[in-house]
Amino acid sequence: MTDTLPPLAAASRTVDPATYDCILLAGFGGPEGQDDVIPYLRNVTRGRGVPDERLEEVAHHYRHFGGISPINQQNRDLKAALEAEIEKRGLGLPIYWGNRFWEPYFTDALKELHADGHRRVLVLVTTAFSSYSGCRAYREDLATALEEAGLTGELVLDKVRQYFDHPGFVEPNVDAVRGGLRELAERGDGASAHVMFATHSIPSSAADVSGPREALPDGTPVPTGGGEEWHEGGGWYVAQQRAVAALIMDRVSDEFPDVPWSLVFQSRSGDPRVPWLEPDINLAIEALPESTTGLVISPVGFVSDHMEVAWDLDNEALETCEERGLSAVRVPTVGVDPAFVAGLIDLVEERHVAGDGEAPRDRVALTSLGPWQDVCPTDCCLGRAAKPTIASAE
Ligand SMILES: CC1=C(CCC(=O)O)c2cc3nc(cc4[nH]c(cc5[nH]c(cc1n2)c(C)c5CCC(=O)O)c(CCC(=O)O)c4C)C(CCC(=O)O)=C3C
Ligand SMILES: [Fe+2]
Repeated sequence: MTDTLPPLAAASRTVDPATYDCILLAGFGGPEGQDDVIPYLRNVTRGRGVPDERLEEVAHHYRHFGGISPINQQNRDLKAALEAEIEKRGLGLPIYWGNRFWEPYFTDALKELHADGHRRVLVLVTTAFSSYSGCRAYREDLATALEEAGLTGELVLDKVRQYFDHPGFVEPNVDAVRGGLRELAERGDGASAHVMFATHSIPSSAADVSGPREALPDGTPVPTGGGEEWHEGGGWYVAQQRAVAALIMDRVSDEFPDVPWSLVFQSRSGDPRVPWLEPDINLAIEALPESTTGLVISPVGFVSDHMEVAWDLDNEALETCEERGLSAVRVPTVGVDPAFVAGLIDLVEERHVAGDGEAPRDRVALTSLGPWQDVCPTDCCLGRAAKPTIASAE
């Protein structure tokens, strides 16, 4: 016996369940009117040197919809659905909502829940996969908000694990892809269908350092690129999405066997000379074989049909399909699907010890990569100078 845990075990450790007194739903945030658009985009790109022409281009996407991103209303709806599920289970945990980049900001939410007398907070983040943007950035921004609210040391902030392969996330995506393939068949365009799983492109360097630097508990090595069958580079970020996509295709194969699929990327920004994950969805659509009769697009990288879906997929990608005369269906994200809502509360119940002394729920996962770590190692998704975070191993 050694007195220190090997890094492998520390990285993958399941923390002891504990009692929490409220939940914080942590969202991205979006503008809710024309006057919000530029201040919002400045918030999102703060300190990143995103060129003005890119801001203008993105502003135009929002302007087209009256300056309103659907994301805040989607998170209000998700919060209401989670409240109903908590009520149904008699869990008695109130839910607060805060965003990284728009009102209500994390700082507002932390002040509010503290003023209401809460001290132990379990955070639910609106992203399923591991990356700087999808996990660590939320943890850093919550640590900063804690400081800004003057509540450091007053509040415990723990976070539910990334849930890409939890049944609550996978099942609605299976139903959606199945629905899309059925729709193509009904149109008579299903003879030679293809499924594209779309996710946010990120810089390749960020993808390479996504997730922990150590192998998984079962020995699965860190995916660094180079040859293994189950990934093609891109770190855990790509590996998780490929694993989920393969699982979804396996699940629909009873009705739709041998449908080819690919993982594609959208919404890249930044300096064009810096490599980001490829292929871009539009180029991938153009490169589909002539024989393809129909395309299903599943925005598996997102949890709601927000602006990146409404613009980059429904506007741009579907237009690319139209240009080449390809029949296409963009299927929904998990949104407020009852299975997703229930799944998020299952994740809470993995961590939360209720007053009735009932044992915490088992940790479940549908791919060999999961169940993902409850607590991130200190260098998880770290590709730049370290900032304080919540929910990481000390
Ligand atoms: C991985 C990932 C997710 C998924 C995980 C998650 O959901 O968190 C995500 C979600 C979202 N991204 C969103 C919006 C934006 N993302 C931007 C910029 C960027 N995203 C990045 C990555 C991700 N982004 C990256 C590497 C950048 C480059 C610059 C930077 O490192 O900052 C920019 C700036 C302009 C531009 O460069 O395009 C905007 C406006 C919205 C809101 C949509 C709405 O309003 O409905 C959502 C949900
Ligand atoms: Fe983004």
